[in-house]
Amino acid sequence: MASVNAAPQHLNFSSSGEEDSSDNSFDEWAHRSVPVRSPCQTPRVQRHRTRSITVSPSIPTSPIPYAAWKKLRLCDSPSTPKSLLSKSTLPCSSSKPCRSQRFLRLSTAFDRVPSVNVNPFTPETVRRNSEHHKRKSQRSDEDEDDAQRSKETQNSSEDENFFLPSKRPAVSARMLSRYESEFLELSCIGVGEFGSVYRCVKRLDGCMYAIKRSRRPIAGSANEQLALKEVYAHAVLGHHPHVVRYYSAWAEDDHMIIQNEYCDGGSLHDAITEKGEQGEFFSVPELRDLLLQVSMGLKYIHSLGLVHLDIKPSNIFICISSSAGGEGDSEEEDESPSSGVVYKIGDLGHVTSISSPQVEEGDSRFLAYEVLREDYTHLPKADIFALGLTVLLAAGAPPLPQNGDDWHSLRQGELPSLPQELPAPFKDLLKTLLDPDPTTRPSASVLCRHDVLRKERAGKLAAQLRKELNVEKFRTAMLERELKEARLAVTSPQQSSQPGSLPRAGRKLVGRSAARSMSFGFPGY
Ligand SMILES: Nc1ncnc2c1ncn2[C@@H]1O[C@H](COP(=O)(O)OP(=O)(O)OP(=O)(O)O)[C@@H](O)[C@H]1O
Ligand SMILES: [Mg+2]
Repeated sequence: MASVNAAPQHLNFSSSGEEDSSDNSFDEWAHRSVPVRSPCQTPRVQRHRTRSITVSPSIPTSPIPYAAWKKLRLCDSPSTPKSLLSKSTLPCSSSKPCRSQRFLRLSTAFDRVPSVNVNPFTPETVRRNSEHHKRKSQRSDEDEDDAQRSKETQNSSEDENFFLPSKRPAVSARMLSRYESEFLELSCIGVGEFGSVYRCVKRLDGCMYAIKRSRRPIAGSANEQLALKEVYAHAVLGHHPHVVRYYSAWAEDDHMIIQNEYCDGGSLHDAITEKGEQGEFFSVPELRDLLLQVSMGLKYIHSLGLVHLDIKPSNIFICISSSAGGEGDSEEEDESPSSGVVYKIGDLGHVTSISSPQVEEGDSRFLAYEVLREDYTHLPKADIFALGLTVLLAAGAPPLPQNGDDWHSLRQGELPSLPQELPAPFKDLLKTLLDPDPTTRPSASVLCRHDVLRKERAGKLAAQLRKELNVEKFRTAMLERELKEARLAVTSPQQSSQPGSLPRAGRKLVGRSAARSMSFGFPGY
């Protein structure tokens, strides 16, 4: 089996790479509705609440050992703990209203929602506190104990605690969760080996996102490497219509969280299962479209010197909404997909570089034989092999073996039995994708240009050419008729003066209808 030779890497997120959106999140906190909780949701809130963090100006303490805390460096983003802590400990010196002043609005909600912290340094809170203390000191004339407390308070008027609400909430763990403050979780949409994925709406922009959260704590584990790989890969792969779009990533509560584009059609695995339950499978045009689109995504990944290494139906996501196509960046991406859906490669947790691979094998059912033998000289072709098997599953192939004789026979170029007859050229193409010799398998780039996959495009082109040819024929016929009329006019000039007859001498005879002949809105052509 292949080994993991990852160089030691550590989580080090100095910034999430996203603009500050914390202000609005604060506002929403004050008025937040209770999030819809899905059955597969992990008990994050409880976990957060068990934390008891003492505010320190320099080093926030928590049950996470300081070394781990420092390693995670969660805190530099505007909406992550460090900034929140510093906001709660630093008074506003500027005359310009600062964020913590905006936080004021929460003070009215504070009465209703006790879980929201109140910044003790805002003018509003200071005023409220001093009024509170005044009332208390008035009462103190009648109550000896109160008098004593009031005295103590006055004596410590320079102490920052003077400003704190009488029932000072802890630096709530809830406040530490960027996930909870920025997103409203709607449902759990998938659970994989590495993480659970949630459909969330971002409070700030109101858009839907898929948020993947690692299932297990990541610090120091092999999961950390996987998590980092996925984030690194997403960050490098940027925008492509056939690769799931990445927005942000951060570590929280020792779990990696990745904010990705939400694909509203679920995974290809879901689609295959759904069809299978109704005794259906992908049609040949759908299969061609699937192969072409994923090849485009792979071509892009490979062109950046990377390989996916975990291509399979559950890692290909589907977008159904019309805007899903996004911007194209090459000749192939100009066209809208024939099936009306957009396939996107996701789950970049196994991505590695072609030139210096650190191979973490993907699903064994889709593993090319040479990768099993630790021959990494043709890694992009391992993606092609997995893509071939993916398309065969969509075509109705039975579930793939994880090992054994059937596993080996698939790697000797034998196609599994299918419930539908595929056209010979398409079947032959799929065979080449599974060729035991990786060098014989077509590259993603070749697949993108392959005639078998471009057939529909060629069909569209032929239809367009036919239409243009008809228009040209019509124009030629018109010109011939006019020429004939002109000749007639020359031979019998007296007819030209009669109404409805041919043009008078001196009038432009040939080509006078050029303007008209440029317009081709003729019905039937
Ligand atoms: N962006 C997304 N849009 C829609 N659904 C998604 C998205 N990302 C993930 N999912 C769903 O969640 C499932 C698990 O996601 P993903 O494959 O990223 O997790 P994983 O833990 O890395 O999986 P694996 O078991 O393959 O390692 C997917 O199969 C899919 O159903
Ligand atoms: Mg996956």
